[in-house]
Amino acid sequence: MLRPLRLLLSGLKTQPSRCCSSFVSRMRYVNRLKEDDEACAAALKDGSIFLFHRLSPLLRRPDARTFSPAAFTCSDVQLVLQRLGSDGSQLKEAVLIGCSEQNQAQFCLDVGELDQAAVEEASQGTFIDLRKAFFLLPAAEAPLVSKGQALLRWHQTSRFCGASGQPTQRNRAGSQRFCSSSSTVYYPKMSAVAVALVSDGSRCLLGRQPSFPRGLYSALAGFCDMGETLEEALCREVAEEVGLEIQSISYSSSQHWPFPHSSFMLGCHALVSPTHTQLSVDNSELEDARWFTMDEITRALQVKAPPRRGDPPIIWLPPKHALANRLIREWVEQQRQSEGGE
Ligand SMILES: NC(=O)C1=CN([C@@H]2O[C@H](COP(=O)(O)OP(=O)(O)OC[C@H]3O[C@@H](n4cnc5c(N)ncnc54)[C@H](O)[C@@H]3O)[C@@H](O)[C@H]2O)C=CC1
Repeated sequence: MLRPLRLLLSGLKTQPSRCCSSFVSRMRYVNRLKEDDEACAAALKDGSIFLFHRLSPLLRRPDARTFSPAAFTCSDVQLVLQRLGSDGSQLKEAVLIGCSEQNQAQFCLDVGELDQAAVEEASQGTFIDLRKAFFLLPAAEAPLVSKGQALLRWHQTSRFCGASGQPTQRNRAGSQRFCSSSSTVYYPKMSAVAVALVSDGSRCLLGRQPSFPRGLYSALAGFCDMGETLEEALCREVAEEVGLEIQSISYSSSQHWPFPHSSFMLGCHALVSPTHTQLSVDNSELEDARWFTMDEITRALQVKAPPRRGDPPIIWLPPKHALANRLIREWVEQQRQSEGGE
């Protein structure tokens, strides 16, 4: 059964009583910028811009251990572009990604047509592939670059109308594209993915695909089919992949996942009967799936980095930024609480 919405909202970090008005005004401001091209163009002049080069975000290292996405003012970016021989007109290609707590509109811009090393030198940062950058960034900043990259990618791959074949035009914020020939409005798309940490009450089930790095096990996941509910997708995926029937589902949380393209991950805990735990793994989907005890999971959570070549084989789990990691930690917490309550 899904948890009631009241409980979901109480899990959010914002505290409505204290910062409701500034949160509401920021959300309404961003919404207005999506609707109003002139207001958006004005906001860009005072906003902050995160640079990408062929979809890789520019990061800086404030100190030896920290990475951060570099935020530039509009005039900073103009200077960099001019220094590299560009007339600055590509600033119009910036896409709106949000608004900071300081009420500053935030944009992303891909400068992929400029020389990468020259931009890096002029901006004192490094473009890092998102697959690496996402995990180098603090948890609060990773979603910013993943959202930016997803939007930039969508624009780069949605230049033509599927109905008329004619070029589409974007609004200033980049929140939609329009085909004047077929009058079709296109919005950025995400694929819904259901991810479940399956438990039989005392153990949890993890699987691995052949493409995973050696020793990595994760929660079971699958794309939702058209017309399916989250619950139907979870029951189908678990039946298909490991041959089990889910008895109950409780919602945990969600996440935007940029790999390989934009997915909207919906994370749940799923329970199967402790008397029906025999696995029948579909090897066309999974290389392996197995039940893990609390001790095994606790040990795997302590592994801080993937094993290097030549290291003895060990089980390790998805990194902290992944929803699967959160589900595993929640399960450990639930187990501890129920052990403590016995
Ligand atoms: N953030 C997290 O904690 C986790 C994220 N994931 C992500 O969830 C996604 C789905 O996981 P898996 O099913 O294990 O991955 P998968 O990438 O192996 O996909 C399985 C199959 O789904 C089909 N497919 C691919 N893209 C699709 C789309 N956009 N819509 C519908 N069907 C599609 C293909 O036939 C593919 O072979 C992957 O992108 C994976 O990276 C998976 C587990 C945990």
